[in-house]
Amino acid sequence: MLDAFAKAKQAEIAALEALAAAGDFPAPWAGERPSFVESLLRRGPGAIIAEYKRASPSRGDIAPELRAADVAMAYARGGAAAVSVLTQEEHFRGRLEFLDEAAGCGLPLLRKDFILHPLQVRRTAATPASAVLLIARMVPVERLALLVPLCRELGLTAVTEIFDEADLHRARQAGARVIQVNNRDLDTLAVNLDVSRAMVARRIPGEIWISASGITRHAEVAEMAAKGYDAVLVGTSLMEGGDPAGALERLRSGEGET
Ligand SMILES: O=P(O)(O)OC[C@@H](O)[C@@H](O)c1c[nH]c2ccccc12
Repeated sequence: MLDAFAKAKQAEIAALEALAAAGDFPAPWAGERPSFVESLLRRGPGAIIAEYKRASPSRGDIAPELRAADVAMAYARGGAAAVSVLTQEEHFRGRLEFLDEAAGCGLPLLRKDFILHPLQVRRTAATPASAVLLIARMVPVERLALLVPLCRELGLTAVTEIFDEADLHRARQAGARVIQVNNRDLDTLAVNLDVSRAMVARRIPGEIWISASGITRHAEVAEMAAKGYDAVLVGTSLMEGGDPAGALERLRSGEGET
């Protein structure tokens, strides 16, 4: 799967290179970016990063008809700490423009895509996103060590995704401070919350830790908070019923869960 994701990015990177060569690269976004980390910390453990995800490789269509602006507003009203926006087109039916559409909600936005090249980080800086996902196992550590500081330089929070100890080691070598543990193995797409349960023992002070994928119930949010995660990231279970506001409320309170 990871190879397929990386391949799907080659045309995009080539197009960004052409823009840069022609001097037509989009300028950095001039508006204010709300702080991603501060927003998580303000909500305390149990903070929820709610994801706008219309489709996925493991599920196919989830909610292709829901609009980014509406969902982001529903998440903001429902008490999310931040909104994650899938921008990858081929496998997730995402679009970069969804970041612009979601920005009106006022929460910090996380761009979820497969970032391999510095120009993709620069392109992200031309959107209202506050943070951008980097996946430790998708890029060589030397490249990761270039992307993490570049994010910082451009005013973006790098959220570095790991799956195991080796990924964590590489993330730290690259200077990552915000660590997202993915419960879904991106090669097999299998989900297991034990990944988060085991990895959090490796957390060190000063880092921000997020548990992502496969979270569907209030008890799981509470468990991850108690185990030491600053936030959880939830997509499918908020989107799939077509009522993201109600789903977020149930996830936060536990009331009405079946
Ligand atoms: O829909 P879920 O199971 O709640 O998972 C959300 C999120 O963790 C997932 O979308 C994700 C985590 N890391 C990624 C990397 C790329 C694309 C997607 C992801």
